[in-house]
Amino acid sequence: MSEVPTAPDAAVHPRPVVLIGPMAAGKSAVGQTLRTRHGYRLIDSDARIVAAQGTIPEIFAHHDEAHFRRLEAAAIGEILADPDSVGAIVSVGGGAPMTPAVARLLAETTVVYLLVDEQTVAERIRTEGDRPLLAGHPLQRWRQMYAQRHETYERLADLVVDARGHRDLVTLADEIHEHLARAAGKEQR
Ligand SMILES: Nc1ncnc2c1ncn2[C@@H]1O[C@H](COP(=O)(O)OP(=O)(O)O)[C@@H](O)[C@H]1O
Ligand SMILES: O=C(O)C1=C[C@@H](OP(=O)(O)O)[C@@H](O)[C@H](O)C1
Ligand SMILES: [Mg+2]
Repeated sequence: MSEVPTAPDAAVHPRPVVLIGPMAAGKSAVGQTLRTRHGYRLIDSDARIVAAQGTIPEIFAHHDEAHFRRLEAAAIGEILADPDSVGAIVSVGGGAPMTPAVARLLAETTVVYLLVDEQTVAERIRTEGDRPLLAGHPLQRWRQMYAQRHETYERLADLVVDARGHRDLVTLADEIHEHLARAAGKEQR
């Protein structure tokens, strides 16, 4: 049986912890590492949308971006309102914080920003993969979106984790876990 253990090591953080940052920063991958290594419950808003609506390329092929943003905002709203999300790690898509309703929700919870630069993501986004907004010229599109978004990421962040230069997933997950454990300890005092 390959059940995920009930996380003796997970910091019981009093609120959901949302991972934000640009496409290919590692939000989903770091979230998985926090789950497997430290036992956090992980909720990925894109995975939830895909389970209900089909793949992200399919959604963008049949609808416009505004439609995707409504689905995304609804999914994140549901996740953050669920009492079971307390202490969970929530990874969201790179564009989610740009929706004002989502930004308002993020201002009320704990937000971890994975900071990367284009050198770090270049190889990861050599092709658009399942990210339709990178179609055509992935690195150029990524750069444009980063320029439009990074101030919002910075404004919402409670913790900025430097994920530049290929720092490994375990190191990043451990850094986040240690921060959350410390913050949870302070809340209990
Ligand atoms: N620090 C890292 N070290 C090695 N590979 C990484 C790292 N961060 C992300 N990746 C890889 O890069 C790709 C994009 O990461 P992903 O977690 O999907 O990014 P995001 O969810 O932020 O868009 C995945 O294949 C992932 O495994
Ligand atoms: O930045 C964006 O606008 C998007 C990021 C993607 O998620 P990741 O950041 O996990 O790649 C996904 O939500 C969609 O393709 C749009
Ligand atoms: Mg992701």
